[in-house]
Amino acid sequence: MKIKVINQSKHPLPEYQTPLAAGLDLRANLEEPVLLNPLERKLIGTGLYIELPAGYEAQIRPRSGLAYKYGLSVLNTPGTIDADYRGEVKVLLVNLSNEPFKVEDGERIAQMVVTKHEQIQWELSNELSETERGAGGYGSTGKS
Ligand SMILES: O=c1ccn([C@H]2C[C@H](O)[C@@H](COP(=O)(O)OP(=O)(O)OP(=O)(O)O)O2)c(=O)[nH]1
Ligand SMILES: [Mg+2]
Repeated sequence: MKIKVINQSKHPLPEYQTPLAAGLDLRANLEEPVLLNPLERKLIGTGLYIELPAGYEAQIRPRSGLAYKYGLSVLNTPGTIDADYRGEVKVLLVNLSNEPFKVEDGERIAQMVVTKHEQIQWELSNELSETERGAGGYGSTGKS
């Protein structure tokens, strides 16, 4: 897959940290550290520009360690990178803790999962097929 990098020498390309990992960790590309105060959100650049093949998307997801230890999440998770997007891949970080969090340059702040997807075409219809579930939802099947 094609990737264009700003400051290529600065950070390694996003990597799978283990052989069967689904997510490539994304690093913050910053000129100086960024402070996220409690409940503050900021778009953090990665310095990466990617060209996904047609029929693929990339999802930007939080790292569970940062979420657990620091209350740090990705506000729009899972963020969607469209295959025709040519801008910089950015991460919308949000600090859901009571403490400020400092994002350092090169820190692995989120992960990106690349997946195949379909594009559907609508077929207008007055009737939908019947199912056991029907319109049930929001806990309709109970707890246990
Ligand atoms: O976490 C994200 C989410 C999106 N994007 C980029 C890639 C994506 O293809 C584009 C548009 O994202 P989205 O469709 O989620 O945003 P929108 O608010 O619907 O904007 P647009 O009107 O540009 O589609 O922004 C990112 O870099 N990071
Ligand atoms: Mg959109």
